[in-house]
Amino acid sequence: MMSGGPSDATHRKRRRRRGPKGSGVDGPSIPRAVTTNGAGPEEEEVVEGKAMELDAGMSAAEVGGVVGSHLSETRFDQCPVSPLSLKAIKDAGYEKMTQVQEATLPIILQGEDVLAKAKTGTGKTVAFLLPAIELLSTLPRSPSINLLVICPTRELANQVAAEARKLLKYHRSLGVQVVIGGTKLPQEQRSMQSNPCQILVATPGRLKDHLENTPGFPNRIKGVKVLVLDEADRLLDMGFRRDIEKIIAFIPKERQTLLFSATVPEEVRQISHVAMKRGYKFINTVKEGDEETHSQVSQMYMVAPLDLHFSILYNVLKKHITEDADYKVIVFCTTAMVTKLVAEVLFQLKLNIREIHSRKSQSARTKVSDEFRKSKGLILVSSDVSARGVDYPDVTLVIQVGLPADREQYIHRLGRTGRKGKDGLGLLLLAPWETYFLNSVQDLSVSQAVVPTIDSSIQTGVKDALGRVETKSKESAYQAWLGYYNSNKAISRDKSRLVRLAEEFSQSMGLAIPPAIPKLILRKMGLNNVPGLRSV
Ligand SMILES: Nc1ncnc2c1ncn2[C@@H]1O[C@H](COP(=O)(O)OP(=O)(O)OP(=O)(O)O)[C@@H](O)[C@H]1O
Repeated sequence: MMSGGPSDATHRKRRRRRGPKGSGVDGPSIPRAVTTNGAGPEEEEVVEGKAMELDAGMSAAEVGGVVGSHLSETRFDQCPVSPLSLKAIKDAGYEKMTQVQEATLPIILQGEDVLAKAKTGTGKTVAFLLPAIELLSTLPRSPSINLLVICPTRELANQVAAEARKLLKYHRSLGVQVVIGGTKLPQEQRSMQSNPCQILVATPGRLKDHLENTPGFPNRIKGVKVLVLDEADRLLDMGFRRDIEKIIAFIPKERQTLLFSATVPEEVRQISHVAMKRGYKFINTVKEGDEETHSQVSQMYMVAPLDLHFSILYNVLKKHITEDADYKVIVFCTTAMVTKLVAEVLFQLKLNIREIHSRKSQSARTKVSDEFRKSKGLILVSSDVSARGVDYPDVTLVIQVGLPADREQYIHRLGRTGRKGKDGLGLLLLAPWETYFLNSVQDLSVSQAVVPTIDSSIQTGVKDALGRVETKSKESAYQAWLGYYNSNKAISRDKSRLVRLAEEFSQSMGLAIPPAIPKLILRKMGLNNVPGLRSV
């Protein structure tokens, strides 16, 4: 077991394990479950035992275990958990606790604020729900909300609520409700009034709506005893931070706060006081020197000019489908409209695809998400709405096309495969000018794969498919692509280069000239009067 005082975690030299970059795994095939870091399991440090909880605040508690195993040796029935919860846990098929559950349960039950970091797919949801439910079950019945869970996406909120319902199976006096954007506010208001639940799972925007527009809601939320920020780093980054601060202002200070994520960058530790008491515990179940990604997931990257990306994507998918009849793939794209375009191209290529992103109606998103959860033999083309938290079992391959927003997003997207200790594959497809991103993941075992030879039938197939996709979709994708890369500091610094790259993207869709963009949008992007861009 490793231990250390406050400075230990930061000062101890990290044992970086680099992949054999440029090893050039041959052909388009992505080898399955290969340990790409060159370190055999015998080189891993096997750390026995339970979590060691250290100092408050900036300290780290680290636990380890058998490599690749997300489960601990502790059974739920060995813990101080109520018989009602135990019965539900048994029905759910859980017997042993995962590492993060074992590490955090006693500390949360003691009433501490906890910031917890644990790899993707290792049961963080149960880790915060179970002790919170234990606490709630001791409270007198009231119409107050006692547990508030905030999630960055609607899919994740629905999933957290589903897990809560499993655990509440025998707690007849406790209920859960979800409030998310994209659904009818009055409907949510009515159901809250007719059946006030003690547990509320919400996305930030909709929660703010209720605080401002639902009579009695601010009072109900004053009953919050436990606040959970799921995917804490995402919720505390600049995109959500102001909403979260506003929401927290409505919640009593005397509460317990739990922040969970697979990634906790240093900045998040520094600003976690936004939500947590001084003296909170930081529980890190990713042991020192270990990677934040799973060793049983093979990570590859491929570098090729943009005009080959559709063909490479098609080629890799076809090969994967041939090799694995139970294939289940997620293709992540940079923006909603680029996602739509890629989905349309792959659909034209007769692949079995579904599409999910923020421009789809919530009912369509829920339908696709439910279908993908249950299915095999399916490819989900997705924007970052599926990047975090969503638990689709048995995903065989995750492909990321173009730059991920940052290192954290790369890790979370990859984490849709290799869940619960299973094998998985990841491929990052970059253009040559995007390879600077690899610096930010150099401590992860990401190996270079050789670009496959694209035969003429693939090329022709892709060209024909692109020809059948509506021009409107291409125009929207071009505009979205430009917006996405323009918001990337490293790329937007040189505007004429940005315009050139956008033109390459436009050509890769088979367009002879880049589409014109409404003046207002160009102005919003700060790109008006940039030579090479056409406006309408
Ligand atoms: N003790 C357990 N034993 C077996 N399965 C479990 C256990 N706890 C949770 N699970 C299951 O493990 C899966 C992954 O859990 P969960 O989605 O909470 O992971 P996560 O760590 O939050 O992942 P992410 O970082 O991607 O959000 C779920 O299907 C969940 O039902």
